[in-house]
Formats: sequence, C-alpha cells, structure tokens
Amino acid sequence: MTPAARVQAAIEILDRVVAAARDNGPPADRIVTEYFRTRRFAGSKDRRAVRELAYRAIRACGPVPETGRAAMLRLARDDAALLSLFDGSRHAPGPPADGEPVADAGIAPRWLAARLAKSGIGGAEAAALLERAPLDVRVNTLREAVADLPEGAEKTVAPHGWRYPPETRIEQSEAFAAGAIEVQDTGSQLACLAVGAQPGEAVIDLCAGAGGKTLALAAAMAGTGTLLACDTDRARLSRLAPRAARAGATMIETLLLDPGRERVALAGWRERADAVLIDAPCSGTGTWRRNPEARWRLDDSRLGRFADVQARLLEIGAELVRPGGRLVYVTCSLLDEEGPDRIAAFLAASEGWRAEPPALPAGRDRGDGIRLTPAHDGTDGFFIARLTRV
Ligand SMILES: C[S@@+](CC[C@H](N)C(=O)[O-])C[C@H]1O[C@@H](n2cnc3c(N)ncnc32)[C@H](O)[C@@H]1O
Repeated sequence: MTPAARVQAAIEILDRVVAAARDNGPPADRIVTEYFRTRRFAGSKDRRAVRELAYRAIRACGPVPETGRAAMLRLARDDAALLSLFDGSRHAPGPPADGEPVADAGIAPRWLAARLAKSGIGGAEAAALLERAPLDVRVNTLREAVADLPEGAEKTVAPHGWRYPPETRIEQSEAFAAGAIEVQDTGSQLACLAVGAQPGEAVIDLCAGAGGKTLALAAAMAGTGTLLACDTDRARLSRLAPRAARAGATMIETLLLDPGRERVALAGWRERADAVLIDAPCSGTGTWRRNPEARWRLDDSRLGRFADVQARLLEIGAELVRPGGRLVYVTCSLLDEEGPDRIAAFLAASEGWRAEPPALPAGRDRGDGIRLTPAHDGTDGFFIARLTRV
C-alpha cells in the first residue's frame, strides 16, 4: 500500500469506529481486525501502519468526530507530512476543501473532561491517559522455573512485574506459551497485591471476567486453598479455564452468576471468605491508553448505571467476608463517583467496617483508598480500597 492509501484505509476504519461508538458496536481493535480480514493484499507492515494512524487519530480527537476523515484531518493539522498525503491520487484521500469539518482536539468529550477535572485529573494527568501504554508482564510464580524471561525487560515496582516496550511480541515467547508469564498491567498487579491473599485462604474474586486477577491471586496463594472466580458473563468466565491450565493454577473454581440473583448462588459462602475482591464493572477511564475510543461511548446515564452496580456489588461482596476478613474494591476508573464516593457511601451505610488502605509501592491516597495514575505511577488508572470487617 502507498502511504496515502494507508491514510485512506485508516479513515475507513475510523468511520467504523465512530459508528460503533454511536451504536454501541464493537471496540476499535476488533474493527481493525475485521477490516483486514477482507483485505488480504495488505501486508503486516501496512496493517501496523494503518492501525497506528487510526489510533493516533482517535487519541487526537476529544469529542466524537463527525467522520473518520474529520478525525484524520485533526491529526493532519499538526503533521504537514500527513496533510500532504491528502492529494486525491489513486487510493488516496482527496484534498481538504475550504471550510471542511475538522474534529475538535481534547482529552475527552467536554462533559467528561470536566468530570475528570473535578476528580483531580486535569493537565498532564489527563494528557497521560492517552499516551501509549507499555507492555507489563507478571512472572507466574506457579510456573516460573519452566522458562526464562524473554530479554529486554525492566523491573517494575510490582513484586513479580517486568516491563517491555509496547511493540514486544511477548505472546510468541516460550515463557508465555509455558505459562511462566502473564500480560498484566502493573496497576492491575498492585490491585491483586492489595488483596494480600495467602496460601491456604478462602478467597472470592467476585467479578473475575476472564481471570486476569484470579490468576495473580492463585499465584499469591501458591496454588493452595480455595479460590472462587465468579462473573455474570458466561463467555468471559469460560476463557478462564484454559488460562488457568496454562498457568498451572489448578485450584480455581468458577461460578456463573445470574444478574440480580447473585446472593442465591453465593448463599453457601456467607461470612466464609478470608478475602473478597470486587473488580467492579466501570467506565474504564483509567484504561484509555489501551482503548482510547472508550471515551466516546460514555454518557451520564451509563455512569449512573455503573455506580448502581458498584454499590450493589459492594453489598453482596461484604456479606461474604468473615469477621476479620478483607473486602477489596477496585475500579480502573479515575472518576471519584466510581471510587472514593462509592466507598464513602458504603462505609456510611454499613456498620462494622474499617478502611485500611493497602501499603503499595506506588500510588497516592484518594478518599479511603489509593489512586494509581499513568502520569504519577506509569500504570493504568486505578482506584483501590481495602476494608476490614471488624
Ligand atoms: C473490570 S471487569 C473484570 C476484569 C477481571 N477481573 C480481570 O482482571 O480481567 C468487571 C467484570 O464484572 C462483571 N460483572 C458485571 N456485573 C456483575 C455482577 N452483578 N456480578 C458479578 N460480576 C459482574 C463483568 O461481566 C466483567 O467481567
């Protein structure tokens, strides 16, 4: 593909990303994969270049752009070489017309940028939300003897964490195939550390998804004790078993929950868990480095629904903790309404709980918990609170 044809391809992808943001369609990475499935002529260098261009344009636009072309023109405003490729030649985008719409720059749609600012995320903190994320891995202590760590890593602050440059193809390494390493952001590793899971304990991962954090808990527990992974999403939860097998985490049990009837399925666990992790569904404002188009999918009512689910999950999780046990609440959001405000409301409404923010090697206090941010900690954005049942 010529450089100009790559720009046109990125514009076509952006059109699909914009439509998907409006209609709750697939995420950008799936759109990119789909786009190339029917365009076999594009080589791997073309694909990488087109993908990179599309993501740069997504990051450059604050509000949802009108079209893919308007998004690309925003990027081209500050990039003369890119603008020169709008030349109307074969497979190239046509030259910009006078008065043609150009998307607005910014961190996020205005209302959302204002919410973040109210939560103390503005300026450099906000800009860092859109930087390219590094590639972090966690050495799986259940399997670490099986294969060497691939070269090129730097140690992170997480006890078993290492960092690679973003373009590293870690999934092709022997260590990955052998289950000796897991791809996991440092912030996510620290959220698991906050649980303080010990060998032999009974631990519940209430929102386990495909088990990213469950596997870290299993390693912290040295593969012993009881570890129950729950979720309401059958497809996600079903991805856990093969991952657990690869990681050598044989003690994990899974439990598919029926939304609204979680308490029924978990009745036998009341007041039995040493620790419950609630990695709650949230807006994901802390993970825009990886999914920058996610900021175009939020609105006020969606945020309100997240807050309701978070409050409910806190109540459900709290009932499972034994006296003296820990309840750890995590969101990958930097909005106070999904973090400190939820914990403050829970503590105000519930007796017998004490906030005990975990001692982590990164982060800053925020409300009754700890906040991690890309700018301050080099991690995805997280809020992590630990409560003890007294
Ligand atoms: C942030 S994700 C979890 C990510 C996962 N812990 C990991 O580390 O990869 C939140 C999860 O909560 C699940 N969820 C939503 N509502 C739930 C509910 N009522 N009970 C349990 N899980 C729920 C979603 O299906 C989603 O997988």
